[in-house]
Amino acid sequence: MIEARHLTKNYGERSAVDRLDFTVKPGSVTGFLGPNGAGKSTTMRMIVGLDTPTSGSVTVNGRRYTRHRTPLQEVGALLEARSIHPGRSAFNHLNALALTHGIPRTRVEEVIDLAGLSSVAKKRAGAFSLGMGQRLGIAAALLGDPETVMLDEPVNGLDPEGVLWIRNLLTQLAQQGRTVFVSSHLMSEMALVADHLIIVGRGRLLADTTVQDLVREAGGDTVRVVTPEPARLRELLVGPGVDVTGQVGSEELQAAGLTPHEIGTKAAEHGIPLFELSQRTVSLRRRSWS
Ligand SMILES: Nc1ncnc2c1ncn2[C@@H]1O[C@H](COP(=O)(O)OP(=O)(O)OP(=O)(O)O)[C@@H](O)[C@H]1O
Repeated sequence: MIEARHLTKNYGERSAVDRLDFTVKPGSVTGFLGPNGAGKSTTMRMIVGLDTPTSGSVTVNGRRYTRHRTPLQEVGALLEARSIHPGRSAFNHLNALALTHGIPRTRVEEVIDLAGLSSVAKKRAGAFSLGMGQRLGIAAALLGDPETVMLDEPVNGLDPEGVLWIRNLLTQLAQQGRTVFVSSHLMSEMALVADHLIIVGRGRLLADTTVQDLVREAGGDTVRVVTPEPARLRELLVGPGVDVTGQVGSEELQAAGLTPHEIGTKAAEHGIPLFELSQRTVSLRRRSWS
């Protein structure tokens, strides 16, 4: 569980994070979404104590990160994938981390396998592609078998296979009951992996919602109906919780609050012909700030 309360970070006059309040709960994937410069990385750095809030606070499992005795076992974070000694092999990098945190060597081997790095584990990390470096960063984040996993733009630089791997991994981690917090500037990516969304812009909280609710609010789940008798059908359909709109002179109606099945049945009961009856769901897939 991550809890931010009035979390604020100013750099001089500029507010990178502005009074953010949010809670990231265990058992689901929470997407942290916003355009470049919205304050996502700064927020994540404050979560793991790499930056100090100007005001407000953020805790992980009820305590500030730096107050945890075994922070690596509490929160696994991928912030800057390239922060690896280039001359060290992937195995040695992970093993050094493990040795300094009381983590057994068997766990190093486990995460190398889990991150798909077995064939390159002995190679210098400096020669890794961006995608391999990203996998190594994720292996390091998972090393302590942490309850909370936080990844900053993890799909950056990954090939399609890697992207798919990340999606499955995030879902699995959430299914295991962990808190999964993952940032992206791509709505399309978040729509595929996140259950919950925290959306920020210019350091401020814009929305704290589920993907489902966001789609609904964006006008999703309406039904398009085409009939030669739109006025009569509209009168039959409208009621509490049902909204039917259409333009004068047009045979087309947009109905919200009813299923195509309910509309079709009502039309049939009153002998109203239908030329088209289709569910329209708004997709978030095309939205991005990139
Ligand atoms: N150390 C710093 N000194 C001054 N300004 C900073 C510093 N770090 C971040 N900023 C500024 O704070 C704002 C938020 O940056 P941040 O990196 O947190 O955003 P972001 O949402 O993670 O975007 P990106 O995906 O581009 O990293 C930006 O305007 C950035 O220029």
